[in-house]
Amino acid sequence: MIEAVGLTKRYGSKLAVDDLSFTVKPGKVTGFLGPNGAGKSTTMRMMLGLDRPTAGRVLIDGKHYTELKNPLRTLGALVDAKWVHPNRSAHAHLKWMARSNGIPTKRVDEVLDIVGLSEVAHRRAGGFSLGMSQRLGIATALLGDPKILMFDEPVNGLDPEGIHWIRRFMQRLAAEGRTVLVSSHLLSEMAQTAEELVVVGRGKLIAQCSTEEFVDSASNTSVRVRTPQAEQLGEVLASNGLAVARENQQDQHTLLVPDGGTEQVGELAAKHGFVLHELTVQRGSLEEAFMQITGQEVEFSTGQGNEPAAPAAGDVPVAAAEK
Ligand SMILES: Nc1ncnc2c1ncn2[C@@H]1O[C@H](COP(=O)(O)OP(=O)(O)OP(=O)(O)O)[C@@H](O)[C@H]1O
Repeated sequence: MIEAVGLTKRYGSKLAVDDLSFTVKPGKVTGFLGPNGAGKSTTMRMMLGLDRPTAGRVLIDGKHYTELKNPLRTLGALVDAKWVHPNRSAHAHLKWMARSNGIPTKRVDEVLDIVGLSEVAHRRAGGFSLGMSQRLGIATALLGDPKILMFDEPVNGLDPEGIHWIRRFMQRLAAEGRTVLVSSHLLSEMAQTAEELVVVGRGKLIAQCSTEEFVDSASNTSVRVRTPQAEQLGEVLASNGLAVARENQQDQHTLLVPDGGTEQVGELAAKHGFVLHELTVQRGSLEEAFMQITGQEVEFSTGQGNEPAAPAAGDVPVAAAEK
């Protein structure tokens, strides 16, 4: 378990982390989200004892990082995948890390196997692709078989296969009962990976809840109904007190009912003998919810408002702010 209590970090006049309290529990992947400059990296650095809090504390299984006897056995972290001597092989790098942390070197082959790098174990890490480097970073985090894992932007720059692999892998680690905290800018990826969220803005906690609760609390859910008799159905729904909108001007057959349930819309349609070709719940996305909730919390706005960019099919990086 990771527990932050009143965690605060000031750099001169800049309050990077402001009285942050949250808990990351085992057994689930927890996403750590926030616009640029929200304080995620600073918080993660304090978890790893790389930065000292101005006030408050962050505890790793009840202890400060510097009090852990064998830190790698308690908390494994992927912070910078390229942090490897380029002329060292993956195997040599892991062996050196294992030795300097009192971990038996036989664990090196195990973790190389877990992350799928056994075949390239003796190649220079400097020649690794980004995906391979990420895997090596994850192997390093796993060396001490820690109960707690922390990944800072693990899927940045990876291709879809690499992203899929990391997602499945993090979920597996959580299913084994480990605590898994992961920060990412790729919100639709986070929506698929993280069951729980800790959301920060301007160093403060904005939300700690399940991903589903977060999305439901801030984005619009509506019923989408497609029928060749859209106009007549629309009249029936309206006369039953439901707000009805067309999905778009071109499509004459699809209606959106923001406050309705599928049961109510389906039963009214059946009662009046309308043929339905579709009756679905349309949920908002994590992007929509994130932009709505954190829109006011970006450090430097682009000046174009903080409304979401046009809905995209894939991942949308949170680019509403710049450092
Ligand atoms: N060493 C430092 N000295 C001064 N200010 C800093 C330092 N490190 C971070 N900051 C400032 O603290 C704030 C939080 O930065 P941090 O990097 O933790 O945010 P972040 O949420 O990780 O952002 P990003 O998503 O862009 O990486 C920012 O305003 C940043 O400019």
